[in-house]
Amino acid sequence: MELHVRYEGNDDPDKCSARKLARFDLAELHRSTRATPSGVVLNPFAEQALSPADADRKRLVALDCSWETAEREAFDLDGVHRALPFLVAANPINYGTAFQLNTVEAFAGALVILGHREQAEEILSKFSWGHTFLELNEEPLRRYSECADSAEILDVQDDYLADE
Ligand SMILES: C[S@@+](CC[C@H](N)C(=O)[O-])C[C@H]1O[C@@H](n2cnc3c(N)ncnc32)[C@H](O)[C@@H]1O
Repeated sequence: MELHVRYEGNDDPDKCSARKLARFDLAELHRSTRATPSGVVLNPFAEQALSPADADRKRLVALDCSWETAEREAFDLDGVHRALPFLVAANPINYGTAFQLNTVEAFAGALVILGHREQAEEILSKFSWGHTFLELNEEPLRRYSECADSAEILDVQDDYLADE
């Protein structure tokens, strides 16, 4: 699966997970919306949840920016927009926070749901805490990857939201 990032560059560059992925040639950064190819846009405001029904797509696109500027209008990117279901961040900045993943976690969660677990492990391997993301989310990720469509994903997600 190709990984593309609309890179805003308004977050701390030393802590930016997208820049690190690009340094290892694991993702491509794009400095403008026009230059960003169309794909499955990982958008927390999207109406539809990502599900294995999206597995025929070839590209994932994330928007790497500060959470302070990640409002609905910032995601004006070409493609089909999908939100990730309940998953918990493992990165040191937002550890334990549900839904607010950093870029590598969002890609990794999407890759597992779409059946590309090895690629998810490869991108997370570049981060000391990376494997913790898969450990923390092991059960929901397995259950999401067994769903047929986004309606089933939302049913599974309800089990975790009830515990919040
Ligand atoms: C706001 S940026 C923050 C990136 C951070 N600066 C870093 O170093 O990785 C994280 C991006 O991951 C994707 N993302 C995170 N949580 C998501 C969710 N719950 N649903 C869909 N996409 C999500 C979105 O593309 C979002 O813009």
